[in-house]
Amino acid sequence: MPCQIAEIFSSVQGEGLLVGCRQVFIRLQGCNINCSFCDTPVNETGFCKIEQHPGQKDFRQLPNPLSAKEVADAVHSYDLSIHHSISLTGGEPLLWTSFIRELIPFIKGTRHGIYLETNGTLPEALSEVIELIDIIGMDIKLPSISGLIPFWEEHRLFLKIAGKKQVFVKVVVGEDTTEEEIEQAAVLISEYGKGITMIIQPVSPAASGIKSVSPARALYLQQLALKILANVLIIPQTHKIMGQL
Ligand SMILES: C[S@@+](CC[C@H](N)C(=O)[O-])C[C@H]1O[C@@H](n2cnc3c(N)ncnc32)[C@H](O)[C@@H]1O
Ligand SMILES: Nc1nc2[nH]cc(C(=O)O)c2c(=O)[nH]1
Ligand code: SF4
Ligand SMILES: [Mg+2]
Repeated sequence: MPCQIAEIFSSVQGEGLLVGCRQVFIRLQGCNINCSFCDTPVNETGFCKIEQHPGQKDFRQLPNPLSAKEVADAVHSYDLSIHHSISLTGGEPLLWTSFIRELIPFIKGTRHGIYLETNGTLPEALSEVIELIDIIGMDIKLPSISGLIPFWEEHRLFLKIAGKKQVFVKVVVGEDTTEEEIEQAAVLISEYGKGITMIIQPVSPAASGIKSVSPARALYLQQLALKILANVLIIPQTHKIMGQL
């Protein structure tokens, strides 16, 4: 099954527990939800952008959709031996489980395998690919900042499956994130293990009307979560500071 791919590039992971690790990013197109803070516009060109030289933004283009073989060839155009892992991101990569099942066996030679970047709302889809994934960074989406309904039950089921692999949880926060929300997220995580790391990710200004979180508020939210979990880190998106993809 071919897949709509927005872009493929080699960069440094700018978020979460793998921050600083070199990765090849495969950005699958489309999402099942619509977070108000989302920084990833849909690629409407009909072409997948593939960066030819890391950091140079010298894209070549391939017409969408791409076959698993075409994506694997693009990924292997980078020296995978220096890459920590392959990041499957989006959009929501779990909308494309048949494609992922086809693609992963083609990809050889990273140090730590396949990293899945996901909104954590599609547990059944996760169960279709879990055996092919090595590390999972899942979001818990908080209504005050996503502008959406909560997904507590979906996140709970998702974490139960994700827990079979290495997993950490990212929670994007803004100035209006409530005490109750951060505590509910921390309790949900603690049900699967007090040692699972929660990353508090301050929202980066993307859409208009998004207020960034003040240092005092971020520290207070971390303090609340640390009463429930052993590992709670505040890590802002670092790739944006460097102007990297
Ligand atoms: C673009 S999403 C793609 C993967 C998946 N759909 C998800 O939401 O996890 C990748 C990560 O970027 C985060 N993100 C998106 N927009 C952001 C913003 N304006 N500030 C901080 N993080 C943001 C998401 O919360 C998610 O952790
Ligand atoms: N450098 C870099 N790090 C990232 N971490 C998560 C990203 C994403 O959009 O999924 C992302 C991204 O787009 N670029
Ligand atoms: S789930 Fe991820 S890709 Fe989808 S809208 Fe939210 S942040 Fe953007
Ligand atoms: Mg991004």
